[in-house]
Amino acid sequence: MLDVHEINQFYGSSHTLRGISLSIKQGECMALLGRNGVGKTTFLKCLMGVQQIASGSISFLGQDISQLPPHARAKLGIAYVPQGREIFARLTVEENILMGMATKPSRQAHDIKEEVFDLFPVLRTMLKRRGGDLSGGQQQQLAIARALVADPKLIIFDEPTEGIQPSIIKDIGRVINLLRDRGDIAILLCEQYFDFARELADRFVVLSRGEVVVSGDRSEMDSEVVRRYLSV
Ligand SMILES: Nc1ncnc2c1ncn2[C@@H]1O[C@H](COP(=O)(O)OP(=O)(O)OP(=O)(O)O)[C@@H](O)[C@H]1O
Repeated sequence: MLDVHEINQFYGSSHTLRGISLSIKQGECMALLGRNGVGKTTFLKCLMGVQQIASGSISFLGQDISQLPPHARAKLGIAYVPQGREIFARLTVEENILMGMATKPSRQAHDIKEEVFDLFPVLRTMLKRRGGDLSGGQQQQLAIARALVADPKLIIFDEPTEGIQPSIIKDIGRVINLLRDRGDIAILLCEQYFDFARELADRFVVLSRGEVVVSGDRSEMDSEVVRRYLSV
């Protein structure tokens, strides 16, 4: 579904991503692991088209999307749950969710599907509250709901557990598991919290200084080696 081939990215003269390749299939959850500053968010921004790549290619559903702007990639079915959630603080929960449907034809853009509230019942009770008044964990759930209403084929999570209390981390893990079990969606889970990622991922890639240093199936995941790359 997603094929990334040898991408390089620079911030000015700083070579941030170095020849990264990976592929994700439908129905699969891939974990992208690495400590602070190794380039995970930059990589995700390149997938979304928010950052340009200097070389290499990104294909989605067989189409080269390397030069497409972010809104065109969203329309093709890539959804992004950003680090720090980026909720619209002054909009209501309902309005925030509707933002996720901006790429849909206008006649479909007013019905939030029930599945979202089945996954996150707390959002149903908070529809008229402002996004900025929600707790961090509730905002994270809202950010995931906003991504899901776009009916994505690939959903990208950027550190969804960061700063979230354990009970909500459990809820988020449950939802990611449910999505994976649905089988019609691909998931890229960017994380520093190894135990969370290990529970969910079918395959993993570890980045260090902008390069892939370890990758493989869950069964090949050598916890000690991966942890070494994650510890500071
Ligand atoms: N807009 C920018 N301009 C210049 N350098 C940047 C920019 N954004 C990130 N960087 C640098 O690029 C490197 C990779 O940052 P990135 O945010 O992708 O890392 P990360 O692995 O996602 O870390 P974190 O978990 O802290 O978000 C870091 O050295 C960072 O300082």
